[in-house]
Amino acid sequence: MASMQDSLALKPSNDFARRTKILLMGTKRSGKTSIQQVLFNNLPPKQTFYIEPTKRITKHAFDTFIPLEIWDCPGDVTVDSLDTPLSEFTTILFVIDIRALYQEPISKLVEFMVAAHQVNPDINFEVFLHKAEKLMEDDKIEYYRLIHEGVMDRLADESPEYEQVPLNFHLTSVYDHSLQDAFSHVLHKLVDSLSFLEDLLNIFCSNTSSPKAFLFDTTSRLYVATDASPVDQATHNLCCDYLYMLNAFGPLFKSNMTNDSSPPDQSPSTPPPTAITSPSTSLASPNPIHPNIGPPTVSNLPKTLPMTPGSKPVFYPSASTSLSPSHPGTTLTYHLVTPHLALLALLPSEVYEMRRGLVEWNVVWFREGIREIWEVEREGRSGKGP
Ligand SMILES: Nc1nc2c(ncn2[C@@H]2O[C@H](COP(=O)(O)OP(=O)(O)OP(=O)(O)O)[C@@H](O)[C@H]2O)c(=O)[nH]1
Repeated sequence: MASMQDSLALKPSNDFARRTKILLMGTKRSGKTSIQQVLFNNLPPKQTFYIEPTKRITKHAFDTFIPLEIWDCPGDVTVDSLDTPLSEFTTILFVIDIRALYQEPISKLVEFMVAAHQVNPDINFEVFLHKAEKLMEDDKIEYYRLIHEGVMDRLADESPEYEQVPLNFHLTSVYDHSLQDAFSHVLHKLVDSLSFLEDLLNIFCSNTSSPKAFLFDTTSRLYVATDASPVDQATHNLCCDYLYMLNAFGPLFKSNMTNDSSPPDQSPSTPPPTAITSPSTSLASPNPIHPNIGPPTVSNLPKTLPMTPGSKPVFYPSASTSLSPSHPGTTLTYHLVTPHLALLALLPSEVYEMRRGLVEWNVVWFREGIREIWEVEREGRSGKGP
C-alpha cells in the first residue's frame, strides 16, 4: 500500500479549513512531478531533468484564490494501492507523455475513471497530453485524436453510460505557457465564486476600455479568472512573461516598498469615476468611461489597503509596459490586488496616460470586490459562512 507524506516544500500558509484535493497521476516518467514543481515551486523547466522518480504519494499544499492540496503519485499507483477513497478528490489530473505508447496509460485512465465515477459522478477528469512541445503541430493534433478516440472507445466498451462522463484533454509542456493555461482551466472549475470574479473583470474592462483583463496568481502564474472576451494565446503568453519578469526583479524594489511613506489607510471614500456606488451594485451596472472626469493626480491615489480590519496595511505595487508605442498604442498594466493575486490588463495607452486616475480608481474598487469575494469564499470553507 502506498504510504503518504506531507511535503515540506510547500507548507499551508493560511487557516483555510478545507483544501480542494487534486490527484495528480499518470504513467511513469510522464512528467507529473515536473508539472507540480514548475507550477507551484518555481522550478526552472530545464531543472526537471534532475527530478528523482516519485516513490511515495506526496501532498503539496498551495494557496491561491482557494487552498489546494495536490497529491503527486508514483507512476505505479493503482486504485487499490491508493490509501484514500477517490471520493476525497475534486479533480483527477491524469498525465500522459504524448509520445509514449498509449495503450497502458489509456487502460489506467479508464480504470480510474470507472472507479471514481462509481463513488463520485461529479468528479472532474482532466487529461494532460504532456511534453507536447516535442511534436510538430500536425503530429500534436494526430496524437491528440488517437488518444482521445482510444479513451472514448475503451469507455464505451466498459458501459455506454461512461461515454457521457465529461473528460477534458489539454496539450501541455513545461517549456511554454500551455501548462499554465491548461491548469488555469482546471482551477476555474474549482472556484465556486468564478462568475462573480468574471463579473468584476467585465466591469473593469468596460469602465476602462480594456480589451482584456486577467486575475493572476502571481506565484504560479495561473489565471484565476478573466473577462468574457476570448483568451488569445499571444496575450496570455505576454502576461505570463511579464509576471515572470516582475517576479524575477520584484525583490530589487523591496527596500523602496518598505520605506513607502503613504498614509496608512486611504480606502476610497468616494465612488470611482464611473458612478459606481459600491462593488455589489457595480456587479449589475457596468458603465462606460465618464468623459467629463479628469484624472486625479497619482499622489492622491490610494496605495495601501488593510487586508483585514486592524491588520498592518499592505503595500500594493503596480507596473506597466508599453506594448506598441505607435498610436493608438496598448499598455500592459499590473496591479497587485491581494498579496498573491494581481490584475493584469491591456489598456489603450491613451486611457492609461490621460485617464490614469480613472484606471486607478477602478483598480481600487476591483480590489475591494476581490477582497470581499475572497472573504466569503474563506468563511465558507472554514464553516463560518451561511
Ligand atoms: N520534453 C519535455 N520533457 C519533460 C516535460 N515535463 C517533464 N519532462 C521530463 O520528463 C522526465 C520525467 O519527469 P518527472 O516529473 O520526474 O515525471 P514523473 O511522472 O513525476 O515520474 P515518476 O515519478 O517516476 O512517475 C524528466 O526528465 C523531465 O525533465 C515537458 O513538458 N517536456
